[in-house]
Amino acid sequence: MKHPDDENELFNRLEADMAADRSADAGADVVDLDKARSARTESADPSADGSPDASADSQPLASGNPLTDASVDSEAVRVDVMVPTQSGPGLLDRIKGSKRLDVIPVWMKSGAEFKDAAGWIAGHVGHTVAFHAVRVPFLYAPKLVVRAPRGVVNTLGKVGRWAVDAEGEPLRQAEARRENSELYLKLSKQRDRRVRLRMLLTAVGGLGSLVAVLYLVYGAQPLTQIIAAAAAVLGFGWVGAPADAPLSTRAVIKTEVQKLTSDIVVKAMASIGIGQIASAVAKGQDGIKFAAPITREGPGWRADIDLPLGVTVADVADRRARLASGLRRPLGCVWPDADPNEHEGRLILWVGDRDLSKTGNVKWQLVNAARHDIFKRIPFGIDPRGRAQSVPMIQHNALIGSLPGQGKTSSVRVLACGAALDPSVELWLHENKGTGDLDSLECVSHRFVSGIDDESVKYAADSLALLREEVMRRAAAIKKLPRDLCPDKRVTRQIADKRSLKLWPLLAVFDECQNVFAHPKYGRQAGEDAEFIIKLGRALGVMLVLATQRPDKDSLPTGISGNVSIRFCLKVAGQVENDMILGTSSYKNGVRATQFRPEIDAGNGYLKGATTLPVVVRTAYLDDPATNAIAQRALALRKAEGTLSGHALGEDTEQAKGPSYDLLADIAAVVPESEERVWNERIALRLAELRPEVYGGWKGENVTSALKPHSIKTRDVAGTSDDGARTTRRGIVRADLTKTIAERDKNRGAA
Ligand SMILES: Nc1ncnc2c1ncn2[C@@H]1O[C@H](COP(=O)(O)OP(=O)(O)OP(=O)(O)O)[C@@H](O)[C@H]1O
Repeated sequence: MKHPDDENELFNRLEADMAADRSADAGADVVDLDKARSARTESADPSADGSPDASADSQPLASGNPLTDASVDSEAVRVDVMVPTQSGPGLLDRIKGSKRLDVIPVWMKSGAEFKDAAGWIAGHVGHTVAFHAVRVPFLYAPKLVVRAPRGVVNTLGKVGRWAVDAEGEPLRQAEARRENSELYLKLSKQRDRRVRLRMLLTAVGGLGSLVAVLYLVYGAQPLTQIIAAAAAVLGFGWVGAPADAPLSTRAVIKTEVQKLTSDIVVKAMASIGIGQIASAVAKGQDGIKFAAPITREGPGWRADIDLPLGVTVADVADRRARLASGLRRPLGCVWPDADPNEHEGRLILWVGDRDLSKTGNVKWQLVNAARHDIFKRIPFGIDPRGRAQSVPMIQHNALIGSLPGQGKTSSVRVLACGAALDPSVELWLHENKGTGDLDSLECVSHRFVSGIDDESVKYAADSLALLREEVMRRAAAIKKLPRDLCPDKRVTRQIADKRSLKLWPLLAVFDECQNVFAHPKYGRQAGEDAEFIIKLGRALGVMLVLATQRPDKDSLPTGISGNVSIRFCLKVAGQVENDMILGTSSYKNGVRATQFRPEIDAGNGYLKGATTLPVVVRTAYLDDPATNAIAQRALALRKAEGTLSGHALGEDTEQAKGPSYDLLADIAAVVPESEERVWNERIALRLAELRPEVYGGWKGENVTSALKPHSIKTRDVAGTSDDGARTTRRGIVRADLTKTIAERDKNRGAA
């Protein structure tokens, strides 16, 4: 195993420091031309990296350098000062910058992990006990009975040999053969003494045993007889067992996994087709450096590796299948990962004992929880290293995508159940596949639909229109809140709990949302509404969860895919779908959900936005009975707190009034053509007059943010205030408004 040698490094540094001092005294070194040329030739080695040093060859020579005159043959030579003038951070800085490892292992600090480990051990012991208990009457007892007579014979034989000192016989025979009469006589005398004593003891013991047996047979209580017989069968059966046939079989067979060693890793890394590593290994070097010893982490091995200069973790992630082959492990065991606290070339290679897809169903942490707080993260699943992964939901929108049957609905269920366990959350569930995957949660939903027909799609589109109105209502409501109650102008737990404000969290799920957004009649408006909600609803407690099996431009408007903050991508077919769900350039950066295997990897996907770096997660799995149980608990919570509403109460929830108001048209109506430029605060006042139920309480800022999704820019507009003063305030140009309306109408016409 290779480790960085700190002491050597320190020594080298000191030497470099001293050399630098010397060179400073003596002035700049004169560089030997031959050496410089040979260094240049060496750097032409194709295996050499393209580091800045190498490219320095082509740099112009520094004037005033003694080399300038010597290099008349115009060959470029190195101009670097040959000794470092600065030796990098000192010892103290390096100590300060070093990473401290945990004093107490994480599993001991985390209650959940500790409970998990303890539960696993208890399960293991329980299984072993049950396994053997079942076999005692049917297998172990009969075996002991059969082996007991042989055990009696073995025992008598051993006693007999002991009594006649059989173990000394070979020695005596050897001395007799060597005709060493003196030693032979000594040994014979010793044997006679021993045999006399042992015979006596054997006779006494035999007699005692006979008396005991006679007593047990004729005089003892039946219980004593049974115990004695059982003990005798157990004892003699045990002694009578052949050496190659143990009494019991193993309850658990350990899957022996080869230990991950540095040699295995070096060989595997050399085989994945990265030139720098392969050529270094061919020269007898390692190519990679180990930043820490290879250790056990969770159910696998972890190697912290520094890749060669210029090689990134994405380069390795691209070649994951080759790496798995090089390590001789299944693909689902090999997980190259970046270290967010280190440089781009630091690779954390985690090699699991078991394929992630063979982990079985991951238990959801909240499966038995009494309730949950939506302002905390919702447990989502585990990563390949077995660490729990969760998703923040409040102030976020989530987009989930994959090929059919890869686990979208299952992951949607986990998020919906997490929200359902908070009784303050209003749930709007739309499942536009029509298979009833979310039916269990209907009893707690404010709005609910399951279906693929036009009516169901319209219902979902109506929901988006209603949500858009709700976002606008909330924006005005939150604006009116006093600053001390709402300093950040966003919904907090405290605000959500004030029911009179009607600002409780609202989670709307649209499963198979492609059926809504790609609908010829309702799709376009639904897309615009969703985009509006995603952009403005976050801070106002309105969250969308969208799941699609068709992540393309028509079924998933770019305004949506570009603005969601949490992304979960299970198996997809290609780069385009990958980047639609995970964001532009994800594929290029090595975040590739194309690597998952169809069906085998159902439930495994890349989660982005919930952690610093994208992470592979196997989602927790909730089957129907588990989802039902959670829904019933959520229902009881809502009943107790009086938060059940809408569909769950059997009430006909309002249908969207359709475009009963149209913001752009309303603004056009209140800003006359003669008014080329107008302040937003004036628009707000006029809108409030026009439709107080929608725009009541609006200020200039509400107009600004409501116009943002329509790409109408707010700018400084000069004007005269009500008291006659000339001043500049935020406003719009009417021409921008009319242009946007014209474009929109044209697009609608085209649809
Ligand atoms: N987290 C998981 N753990 C284990 N198995 C899972 C997991 N998620 C999904 N599966 C398996 O994949 C199957 C399909 O899951 P699901 O219905 O969620 O897929 P989907 O992507 O929503 O499919 P469709 O696009 O057809 O609606 C499930 O029945 C289950 O067997």
